[in-house]
Amino acid sequence: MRVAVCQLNSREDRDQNLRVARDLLERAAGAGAELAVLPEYVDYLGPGKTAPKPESADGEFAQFFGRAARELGIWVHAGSFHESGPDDEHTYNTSLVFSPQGELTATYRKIHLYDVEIAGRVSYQESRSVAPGAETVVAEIAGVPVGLSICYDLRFPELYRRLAIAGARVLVVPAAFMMHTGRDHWEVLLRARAIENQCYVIAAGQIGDHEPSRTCFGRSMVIDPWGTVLAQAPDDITIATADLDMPRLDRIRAELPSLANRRL
Ligand SMILES: NC(=O)CCC(=O)C(=O)O
Repeated sequence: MRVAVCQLNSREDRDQNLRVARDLLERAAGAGAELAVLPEYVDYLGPGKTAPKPESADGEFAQFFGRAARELGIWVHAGSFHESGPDDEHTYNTSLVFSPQGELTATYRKIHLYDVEIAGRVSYQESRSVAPGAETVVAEIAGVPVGLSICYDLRFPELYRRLAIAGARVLVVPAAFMMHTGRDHWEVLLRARAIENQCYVIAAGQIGDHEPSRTCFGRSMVIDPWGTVLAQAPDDITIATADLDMPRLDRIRAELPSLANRRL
């Protein structure tokens, strides 16, 4: 199964963000990818005060990516978008997955919200405007069980262990990881999740400056269950592809059965 990570620099112009996403999906399909994964907040990454009105999970955003999946004949994981939330003050940060027929086959709402204060570096309170999701999701993509997560979720290994126990063989991480934390933590955390859960990891990130206080790390990557980085995007708006080898995953799980040997 060939997969592509699509690395974007979403900003305030929603239509332009979607145009670039569509262009990258076309490149992914042209490169033979069966599944293309976009980053967190494909629709908008700009100041809160100019954010577009959130929409429902069957609104324009969903229709746009359902149509792209159908026209290109590939599975599309549409990163995440601002979904209407439980009240007027809060949205959900939501991922949608579309089949090559354009059907919405899975929905996941980010569980762990990015509330951090790193003096002089990062000040972010996601829970002020976003409500947390409550459900873990393993989606069937091209016959493969795929565990869904979003960005800051990456720091919570218990989520991924739960996904692996539920049968996930691939873990997907659309992200807008900060430059300040990304340069030290992004690859280490992704490789750890791959190794400890003996899963492929597909991680698509936002890259570059989005607003005065936010620069994203990029370095979208695909990692195998041994922890080897199979593909990494350069610091640009682009794609990277890799082939997932499921018999190799079975061999790793059989030879080093740490998932089967767990006692807790
Ligand atoms: N959008 C996010 O969840 C950011 C997470 C991040 O940068 C981190 O260090 O964790």
